[in-house]
Amino acid sequence: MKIYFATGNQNKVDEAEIILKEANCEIEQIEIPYAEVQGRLEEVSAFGVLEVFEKFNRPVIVEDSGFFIEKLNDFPGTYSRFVQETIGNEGILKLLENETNRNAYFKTVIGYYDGDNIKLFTGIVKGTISTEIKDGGFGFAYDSIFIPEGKTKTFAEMTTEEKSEISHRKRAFYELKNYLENL
Ligand SMILES: O=c1nc[nH]c2c1ncn2[C@H]1C[C@H](O)[C@@H](COP(=O)(O)OP(=O)(O)OP(=O)(O)O)O1
Ligand SMILES: [Mg+2]
Repeated sequence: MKIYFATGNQNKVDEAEIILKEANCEIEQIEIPYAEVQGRLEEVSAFGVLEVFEKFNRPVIVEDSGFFIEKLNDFPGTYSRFVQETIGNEGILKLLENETNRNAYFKTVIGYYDGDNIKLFTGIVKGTISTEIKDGGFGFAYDSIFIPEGKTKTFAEMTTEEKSEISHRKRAFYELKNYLENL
């Protein structure tokens, strides 16, 4: 089975390929841009996949993800990319300096559309924010400050395979795979 994935983020494609490898799903990245509406991840993915399908006319997925910090009322959420590009991980650690509540989670929402109905597949992984940047050379963006629950390493200290065993993206893509297998 081939899945066309409209994204500008190669890291997402790399992880999706690992996640779906044993399900003999082939991922093909397509670079069709779409507007990311101001709203929840679900809305970004639902509107985005519609826009991409209009241009591509074949079953396609988009994926919107975000990083949510409990102490900051779920900031940065859908603005995660802008916040990563502006204040970055240093800025996040500064906002949480001497803070004991370090709970956070990643959320991924995949939007799938084949011309019939839009389907959304969600994955969440909870964890905490480290007190310092811990980068083992893996991962991307917020990975070097996020420690998934039950682990001691940040996502950036785990190989992509290790991260893809438990990540938000893994959980969302598995839901997608199960749906596509029963189409
Ligand atoms: O596993 C992850 N580990 C760490 N950080 C992550 C992850 N997944 C998304 N992120 C960050 C990247 C971006 O700063 C924002 C999501 O923005 P998001 O719009 O979903 O991704 P993007 O703009 O990079 O690619 P796309 O072309 O698919 O929209 O949160
Ligand atoms: Mg984006």
